Amino acid sequence: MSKASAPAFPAVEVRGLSKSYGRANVLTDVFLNVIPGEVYALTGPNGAGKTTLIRMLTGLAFPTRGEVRIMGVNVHTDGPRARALMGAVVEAPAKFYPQFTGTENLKIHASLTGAGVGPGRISEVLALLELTSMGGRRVAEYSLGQRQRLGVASAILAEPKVLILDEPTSGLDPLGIGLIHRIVTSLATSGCAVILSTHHLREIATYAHTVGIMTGGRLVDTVDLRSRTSAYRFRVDDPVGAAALLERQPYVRKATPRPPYAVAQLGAQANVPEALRLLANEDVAVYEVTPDHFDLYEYYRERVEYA
Ligand SMILES: Nc1ncnc2c1ncn2[C@@H]1O[C@H](COP(=O)(O)OP(=O)(O)OP(=O)(O)O)[C@@H](O)[C@H]1O
Repeated sequence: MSKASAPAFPAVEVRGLSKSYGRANVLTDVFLNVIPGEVYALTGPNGAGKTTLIRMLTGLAFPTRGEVRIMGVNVHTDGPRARALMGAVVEAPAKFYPQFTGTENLKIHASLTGAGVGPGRISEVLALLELTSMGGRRVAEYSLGQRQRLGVASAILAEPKVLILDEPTSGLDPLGIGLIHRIVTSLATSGCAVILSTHHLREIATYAHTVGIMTGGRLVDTVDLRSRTSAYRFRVDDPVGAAALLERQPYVRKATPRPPYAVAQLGAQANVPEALRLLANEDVAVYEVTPDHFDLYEYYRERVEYA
């Protein structure tokens, strides 16, 4: 997020969430916010607590301490109202009645949730998930990936304000993964807050806005990917001096020397010529300027290894 962006009302608010099973603490003091239109990815090694956290977010499990609010509604004290605002797939693939067709299952889901689902909506979500030709077939005949996609169809059926997905792309082929990316991105663009768990870091880096890294039941880091994408490295004769100069500019969020480069997080690509003019005016020789691609996988590896 930029320095100038206005604070938005959080769609998902997690405050001091902890969970113990007997003497084992599986979640410890987790705080996080997800705003409307944001895609928040939770990641971390096996057993880090992602599914436990997601189960708490959806009200499927109760915390030992702390609270979760969806659009301001407490999930654990006002469950039905909170659940009416969210769509979720937890423990994918979602459970369906195998003897009924995909369309029938979605009708059952719509009637159970009590949310208003218009007559054309079921065909619409089946088409979105590329399941139109499967809609009339019994779910027992669906492949794992098709059931996975039907799960996402049921989660978005009632046009939720918050979408919660536990490993939505596991078991999907590359085209299925691309499809889920497009759907998540388009929902977020229309204002839905999305929180999902994943192990696919390079894939998530292309469309998540924020990544929360969990280890040992704690949220150990939150990475704002939007600020990372506007970093540029300038190969210069004086990286320390250039970084100090850049750091003082209003359009530079942060600048650090990384010899032979000065690396600067700029507000936008449009600021590159301005930065070049500044360095030229101050007699800094610039040999090249390139985007400084953030490697989420490398960052994660270091963060988890040294957590
Ligand atoms: N019902 C339970 N009783 C006791 N311990 C549990 C229970 N459910 C989960 N745990 C423990 O909580 C920890 C976190 O599990 P969780 O499934 O949330 O991890 P995860 O990050 O989703 O892992 P993965 O990446 O393997 O899906 C694990 O050590 C697990 O053994």
